Amino acid sequence: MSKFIIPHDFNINKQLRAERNQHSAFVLWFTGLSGSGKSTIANAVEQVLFSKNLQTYSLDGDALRTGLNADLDFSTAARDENLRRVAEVSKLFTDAGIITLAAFISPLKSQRATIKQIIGADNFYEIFVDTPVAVCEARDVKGLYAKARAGIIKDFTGVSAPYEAPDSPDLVVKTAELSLEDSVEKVVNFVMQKL
Ligand SMILES: Nc1ncnc2c1ncn2[C@@H]1O[C@H](COP(=O)(O)OS(=O)(=O)O)[C@@H](OP(=O)(O)O)[C@H]1O
Ligand SMILES: Nc1ncnc2c1ncn2[C@@H]1O[C@H](COP(=O)(O)OP(=O)(O)O)[C@@H](O)[C@H]1O
Repeated sequence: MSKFIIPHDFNINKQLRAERNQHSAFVLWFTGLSGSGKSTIANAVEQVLFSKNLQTYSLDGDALRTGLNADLDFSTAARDENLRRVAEVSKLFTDAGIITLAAFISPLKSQRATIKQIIGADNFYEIFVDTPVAVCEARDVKGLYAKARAGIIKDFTGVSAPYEAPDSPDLVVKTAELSLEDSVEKVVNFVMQKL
């Protein structure tokens, strides 16, 4: 970053937005394998929060990769950049007073440490959607595991690229053991304690 960039101090800040919204804002960061349930849970949790008149927005891997991050593939360097950008966007959303639900595989511990550092530890909750690869593969929602096994997709997380489970996530959701309703309830209960 150039040392000649000096940010302007804006008077309408996160605190004022929180007072107007009557709730704080933070990022719920869902990490887990493809097909683990990140998007499904985030979507359902957002619906519940929205119905409670909370300010929310969802950011999702597939959606951002067709727009802002359309130039990035699935190499480690490109995933690093994908996640760095999403973390910066998430930070802007929380500054805007919005509870932000981010659903990204975010496979490496180093990536998630960077995300937490960008967003700020006080505004970041890591939710591990802990679903075994065998279960994700049996679901194969988008047919991607079959393509990865066939070698059609390279560097596929859980098959031919690594996934490092979080050491101390703020919340764990085991979707192979919990129904969708119970998974959503677990996250919503967590969020309601943080408002
Ligand atoms: N090689 C490879 N590995 C993993 N995933 C792949 C790959 N190629 C395409 N896809 C599709 O891209 C979605 C994951 O994008 P993310 O931005 O969440 O990935 S990452 O956090 O940068 O690792 C992921 O979406 P989800 O299934 O919702 O996780 C896949 O649909
Ligand atoms: N407890 C659960 N929580 C979330 N999804 C579940 C659960 N049980 C089964 N599923 C199914 O698993 C799939 C998860 O897909 P998706 O949400 O697209 O995963 P991801 O966003 O992690 O790639 C969906 O078909 C969903 O219906």
